[in-house]
Amino acid sequence: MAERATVRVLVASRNAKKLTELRRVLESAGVEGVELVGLNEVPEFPETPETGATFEENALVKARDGAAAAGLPCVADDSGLEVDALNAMPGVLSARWAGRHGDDAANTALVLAQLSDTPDDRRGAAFVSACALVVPGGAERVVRGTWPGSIARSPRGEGGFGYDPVFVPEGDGRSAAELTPEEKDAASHRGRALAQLVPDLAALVS
Ligand SMILES: O=P(O)(O)OP(=O)(O)OP(=O)(O)OC[C@H]1O[C@@H](n2cnc3c(O)ncnc32)[C@H](O)[C@@H]1O
Ligand SMILES: [Mg+2]
Repeated sequence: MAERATVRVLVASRNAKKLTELRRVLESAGVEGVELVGLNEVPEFPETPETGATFEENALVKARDGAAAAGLPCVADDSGLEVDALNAMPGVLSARWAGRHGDDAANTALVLAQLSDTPDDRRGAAFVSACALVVPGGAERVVRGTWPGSIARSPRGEGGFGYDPVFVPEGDGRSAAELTPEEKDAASHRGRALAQLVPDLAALVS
């Protein structure tokens, strides 16, 4: 029997916990013949600063950088938290809201402090993920997933990452950090965005 062709796809993220989610969602979508490759499996390359005005712009830049450097189709996510009472901030600044990139505890504490006077009925928020797929010399696609909810008064739960302990998705009142990984993937902004890319990934194989 002839060997089935395998397409290698780079999943480009420097955030280990986000990368785990990206890989988990793509793997559980079960696209046959796609092998996911991490940034640690390709030579290092210079990365453009994430200074775009939108999640979509940043996701495309990350995926273009990865595709051009590795010569592989590349998936990248740019995501963040939009808080109604903060006029949709931190938004694209979510990773560095308190000043230091990736300091989840400080970022979360700052959002809680900024909302300390905001009553329960005005604590609405949403997570947003833009996921881009770029094929070297070929197609580019960027899709968006959102996850509506509200901001809790204090952190709860140990799962997930980033703002998950203070984000309460619409539903049963648990924080995103209190959901199982499968529950988070099924509802999350990232899960919803990546689901839209599954047909494009499947098309790479045929
Ligand atoms: O750019 P890469 O390398 O992928 O990793 P990053 O951590 O810098 O990621 P972003 O630039 O997309 O910034 C997203 C920030 O938004 C927050 N965030 C995104 N998705 C989240 C999620 O599912 N749960 C909690 N916080 C999330 C988290 O604080 C991230 O640092
Ligand atoms: Mg980033």
